[in-house]
Amino acid sequence: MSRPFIEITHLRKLFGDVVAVDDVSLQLDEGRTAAIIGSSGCGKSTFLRCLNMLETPTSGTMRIGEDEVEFADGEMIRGADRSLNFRKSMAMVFQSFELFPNMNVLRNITLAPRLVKGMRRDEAEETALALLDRVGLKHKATAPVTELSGGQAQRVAIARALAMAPRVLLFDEATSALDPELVGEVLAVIRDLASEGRTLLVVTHELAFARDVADTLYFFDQGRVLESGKPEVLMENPQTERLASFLKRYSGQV
Ligand SMILES: Nc1ncnc2c1ncn2[C@@H]1O[C@H](COP(=O)(O)OP(=O)(O)OP(=O)(O)O)[C@@H](O)[C@H]1O
Repeated sequence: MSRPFIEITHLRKLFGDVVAVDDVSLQLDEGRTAAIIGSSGCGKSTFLRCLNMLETPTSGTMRIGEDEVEFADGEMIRGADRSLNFRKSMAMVFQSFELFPNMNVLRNITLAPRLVKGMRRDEAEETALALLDRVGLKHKATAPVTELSGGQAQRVAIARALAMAPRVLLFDEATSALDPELVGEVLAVIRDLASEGRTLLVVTHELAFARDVADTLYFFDQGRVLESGKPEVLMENPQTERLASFLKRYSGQV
């Protein structure tokens, strides 16, 4: 059997005495979606930030495709020559959008392709306009990002992530900062990406969405994966009291 596209093994991240991520292993095939759920502070964001190497893992291995990196004692001990490829495989969408406030929509999307990939301006703009069209915002290309609604800003952030042609998209609570009436438009875009066969890792509090869109669901608790498997199985038949009470607490939002 071929090995999975993404393989994370025994990942740990400590902040001093705080164990934020504790021996997490995760596998995901290309074109699939994994959703990560869990209470506030259970290590979901830190896990994604380790994957993206915004944080350096304390120990463990991470592989995407052929690019594998290994950490011990807070340092990379293997795969330094692969780490740039590894990092470039991923693009992240943040809870708070993180758009560049002093640029218009188009510039937000073309900046990285031009600077990092050396793409020509006309090519970068053509790609950006196509992506804006996909997220329903072509008409906002020249708008300052400060004039966008939260839902529009997040859709621009998704277009910006896609512009780097990543192999994997990471979503860190992409709808948590949005007014309830704007959540749906962003979830719809993520749903489309999943059904198009993109590889997605989605941290979310939207349980109904996670159930719908994810091939595999991971329930984090105190830095660990307490349960994982098919969303409908986990949600209908939680094996631990922790997941049962988490689902109960969040069921009002479903
Ligand atoms: N830079 C940091 N320095 C010290 N401790 C940190 C840092 N970042 C996260 N932590 C701690 O690591 C643990 C996990 O935090 P993390 O933000 O990953 O959780 P989370 O599940 O994403 O929470 P939320 O849903 O509230 O975003 C928490 O105890 C947090 O206080």
